Amino acid sequence: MTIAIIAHDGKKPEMVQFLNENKELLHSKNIKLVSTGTTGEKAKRAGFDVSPYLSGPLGGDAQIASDVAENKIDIVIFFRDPLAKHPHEPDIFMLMRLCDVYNVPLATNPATAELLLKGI
Ligand SMILES: O=C(CO)COP(=O)(O)O
Repeated sequence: MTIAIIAHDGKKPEMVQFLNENKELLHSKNIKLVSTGTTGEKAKRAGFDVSPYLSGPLGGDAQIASDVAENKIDIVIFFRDPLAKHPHEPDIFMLMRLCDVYNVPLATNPATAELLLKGI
């Protein structure tokens, strides 16, 4: 199972906390993590094995969206910062749209992500 993890800057601490709280599960069950660039670096520093794509504003969201369209991702965990502006907003919407097009579970906050992981 492949899980994409993405967090905007204001949500990166929450992402690291979420990963740590679910460490046991995320290190087991054949789970592969992919991420946008900076999120991936933070996750790596926290001890997770992650394959990072480009940073979000430089095309990382678009790369993950492409993987979603190609059926390479099973779950997207995307902690968006609703209080910040993002220059790559079209890419963010594209990623969320493609999750809906391809019926890929998408969690945009820790509470939903927690429920999703419980369903694995
Ligand atoms: O911008 C992002 C998602 O839209 C996240 O990108 P980074 O993980 O590279 O910061």
